[in-house]
Amino acid sequence: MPHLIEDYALIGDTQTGALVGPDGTTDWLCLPDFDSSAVFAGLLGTEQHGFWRIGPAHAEGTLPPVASSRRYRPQSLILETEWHLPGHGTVRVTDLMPTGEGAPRLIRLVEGITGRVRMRSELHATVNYGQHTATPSERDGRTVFPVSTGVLWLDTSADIPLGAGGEFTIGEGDSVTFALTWQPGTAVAPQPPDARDALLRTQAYWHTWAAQSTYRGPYAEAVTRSAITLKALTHAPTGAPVAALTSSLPETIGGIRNWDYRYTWLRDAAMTMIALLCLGYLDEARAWRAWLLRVIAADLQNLQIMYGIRGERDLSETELGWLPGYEKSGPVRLGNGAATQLQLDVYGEVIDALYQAHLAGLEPDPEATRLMVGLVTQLEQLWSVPDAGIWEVRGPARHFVHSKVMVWVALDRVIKLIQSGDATGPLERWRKLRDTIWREVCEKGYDPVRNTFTQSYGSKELDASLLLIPQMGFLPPDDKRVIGTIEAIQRELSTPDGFIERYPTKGEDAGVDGLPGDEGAFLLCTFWMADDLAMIGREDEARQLFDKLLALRGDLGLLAEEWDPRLKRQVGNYPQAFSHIGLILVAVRRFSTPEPLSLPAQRSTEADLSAAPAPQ
Ligand SMILES: OC[C@H]1O[C@H](O[C@H]2O[C@H](CO)[C@@H](O)[C@H](O)[C@H]2O)[C@H](O)[C@@H](O)[C@@H]1O
Repeated sequence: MPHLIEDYALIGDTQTGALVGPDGTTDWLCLPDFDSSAVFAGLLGTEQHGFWRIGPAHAEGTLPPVASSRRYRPQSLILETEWHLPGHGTVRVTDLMPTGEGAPRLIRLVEGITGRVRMRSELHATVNYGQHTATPSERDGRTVFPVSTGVLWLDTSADIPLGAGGEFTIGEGDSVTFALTWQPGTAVAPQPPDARDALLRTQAYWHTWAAQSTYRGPYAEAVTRSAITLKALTHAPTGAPVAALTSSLPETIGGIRNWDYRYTWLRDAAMTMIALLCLGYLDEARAWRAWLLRVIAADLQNLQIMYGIRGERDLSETELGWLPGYEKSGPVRLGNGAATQLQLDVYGEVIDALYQAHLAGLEPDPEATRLMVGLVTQLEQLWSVPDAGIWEVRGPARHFVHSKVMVWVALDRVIKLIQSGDATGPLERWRKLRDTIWREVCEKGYDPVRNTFTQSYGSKELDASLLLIPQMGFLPPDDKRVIGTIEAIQRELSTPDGFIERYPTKGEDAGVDGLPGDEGAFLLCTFWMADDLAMIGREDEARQLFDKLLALRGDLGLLAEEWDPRLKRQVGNYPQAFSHIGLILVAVRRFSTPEPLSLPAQRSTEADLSAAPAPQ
């Protein structure tokens, strides 16, 4: 039976990842890549849809025992789950996925710490996200499961029969290993792994990676966990980050807001890179830039807002009717209909991330500069068109204020590059356009009566994306309109427990997003609020809010997309890059010692600001 979302641990190899529950059950694993079919899809249904449990044996009809303690080995993605069983003993299961081995592999190492404990391994692999059971068979003395996208090879040193599972006893000082390896077929049998060696290599990999972080400050442990999570969600073979590990974890339990996040949004990827750059990571930004140049530069006229990790363009949405959904929250969706939307903000996000990479010292690439100039050239025609906005609304297109602000960002960063001699382009024309957009936003996107920017031109609604106005340097934090907007959002979009919703939803009537039902507080938006509060001098409140956000994390420090203030639990896809990006950026910008290496670019000169209409 699936657990609370925040109770799942992530393990991964930067190609795919698994979710492991506190009873030692792996309920989610797509192989060989993040976006491949799930061989364990119990997360979105029941045991019949696939799982692999290793834990203390339990009587038929009872629930498997939940661990007494869990932790990641420090600075790693290696999970240790321990059960202390009075009268029997203590046993530990260490879970990991070695990186860079080509064939994805899940290794589970069982060790007796004290006493003698009866253990059980039970593996139910499935074909096509739990649609059919994969029947095990024997090959060269090993167990294989054909799962249509490939073959799983199960190796173990435990004294159990070949097949899907069995029981064994583990005494103090004993250890047995299990390894599940994916291969494209049975033609070449994988080498049975040396689990101890894999453990040491995997630990060295994560230690070396985590040690490169430049963050110094009071939140080092949380920042490291978030950074490792972002790295784990970045597909090493292609350089493409996915938005989250899962598909269809619901934004409301029982609701229909269930989406597939195993793709590369230009927006989420760009923000991931900015967060990693702030911690000093350049290699990931370089690989992402290469992905971007392969995937979007070749066909700029037909830019999509998201792609598959290998640059796939067709992400048509379908529903998996045989999966009931997490806690019966259907439908379970594959693909994502948002792929064909116009979302103007992605231009700003991509250009800003490339610009931040440039400031952080990533070696110049003339193709990347051409890409930025090409994107801005497109915006000259597109910027005044209504769009679907950052939240990918499925209702009518609008002139979203955040979208226009991000168009301004796109122009602003390229103008700065031209000014510094790092790019060439029609400087005066683009300066004029940047100022035109700036004035239009301040006139049409601002409500002088309420002293707040609004969700879209002429609308009375608010939107948490407006919190980015000072962060992007569109207006300074001490501007009266900025302070008014932050206060209005805090007043009108806060949940009773003080977290921030992204915009008002309308219950069973479709609101701006065109969808029925409500959703939880959006964690990224709440991090933005903490950032803004600090920017306007309310540092104590900012820290309190940041601490409250950290307290929402499960015992392993991971965050989903949203928080349900009524049920007091995390909801939405998990772990979600957005939320971990928010955590890192606030920690680096507001709570790091000494000064962070790179902050978002502010407006270039006082002269720029003097062009702004005076606040009302
Ligand atoms: O809730 C509506 C939309 O939700 C998804 O979009 C959200 O996730 C994206 C990936 O993290 C993010 O870029 C976007 O800003 C979020 O609103 C979903 O993919 C959409 O199809 C859906 O309309």
